Amino acid sequence: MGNDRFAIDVHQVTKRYPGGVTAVDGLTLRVPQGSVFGFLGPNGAGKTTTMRMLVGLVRPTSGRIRVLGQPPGTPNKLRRVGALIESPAFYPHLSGLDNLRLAARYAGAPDSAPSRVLAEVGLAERARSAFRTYSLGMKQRLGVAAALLKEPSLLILDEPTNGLDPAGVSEIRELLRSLGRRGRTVLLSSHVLAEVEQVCDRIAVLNRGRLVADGTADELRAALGGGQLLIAADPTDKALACLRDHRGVRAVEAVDGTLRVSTDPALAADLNRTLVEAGIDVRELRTVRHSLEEAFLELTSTTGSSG
Ligand SMILES: Nc1ncnc2c1ncn2[C@@H]1O[C@H](COP(=O)(O)OP(=O)(O)OP(=O)(O)O)[C@@H](O)[C@H]1O
Repeated sequence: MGNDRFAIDVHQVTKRYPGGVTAVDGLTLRVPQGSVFGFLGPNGAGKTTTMRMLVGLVRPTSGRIRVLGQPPGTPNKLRRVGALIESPAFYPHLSGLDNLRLAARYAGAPDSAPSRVLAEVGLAERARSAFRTYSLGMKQRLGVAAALLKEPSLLILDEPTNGLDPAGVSEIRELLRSLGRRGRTVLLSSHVLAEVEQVCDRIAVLNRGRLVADGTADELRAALGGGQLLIAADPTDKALACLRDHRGVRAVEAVDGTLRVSTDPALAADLNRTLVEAGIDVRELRTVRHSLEEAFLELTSTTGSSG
């Protein structure tokens, strides 16, 4: 069932840690070859766990994973996967170049690799400075450089902009764009929508271990960002059923006695008329337009006391 169009193919994967936390819950995800794919979700959503499963550091409790057509951790394929998952350990007193020389030896990469990747991440000029003198953004770029040593066709980066100031963030963003332009597949996680929106071809949104949305930024915007109508009507049940049947309504749910209707806000008058004609009393009708950011926050705001 392996499909070569997908660099990553995750099917119905669940990861339950000993102790009972379900970090990933029935996740199905396909990352097309050559795409820059954003893996978006708040802290604790299960992004790191998923990435660790992709490189074989953690075993799924159930489900099936293929990375470059093989189960995770298959040695000859592992050579083609570069990952930056936990902050890599570099020696503070060694230069960036010397750190990468050590890493290259460890990874079995050629002697020419360190200079090549330093140029690729824009650190050539600081190659001989001690790691401890690097800015956070430069440290992070060195981490990406280390992941590039084996000339991977798939690059997996966990929150590469975490903790960076805006200048650092835009440096990494530029770097990711340029990596994507070279035909590699990049899977990038972040909890900041704006970041993935600007560099990624596709975005998957994860919340509490589950996939809650998946598509291009435009598709997500169309699916989520259009807007909502908030309607208070009596009787609520009847209004709910009536709205559900309306062709312009994508989804409707009752929250604390108010109906949240996902629809084009331009349909407000039409929906109002439909309800009134069905003998329903409309007490309030309000339009809420969502930015993609708001839609993302709403999608990922569901918290609960139990998993
Ligand atoms: N080794 C572990 N043992 C037990 N629970 C774990 C372990 N690693 C992660 N978890 C739990 O699994 C859930 C998902 O964590 P994970 O690190 O995968 O999320 P994340 O989306 O990467 O979040 P963050 O952005 O905070 O890293 C969390 O509730 C976390 O506490």
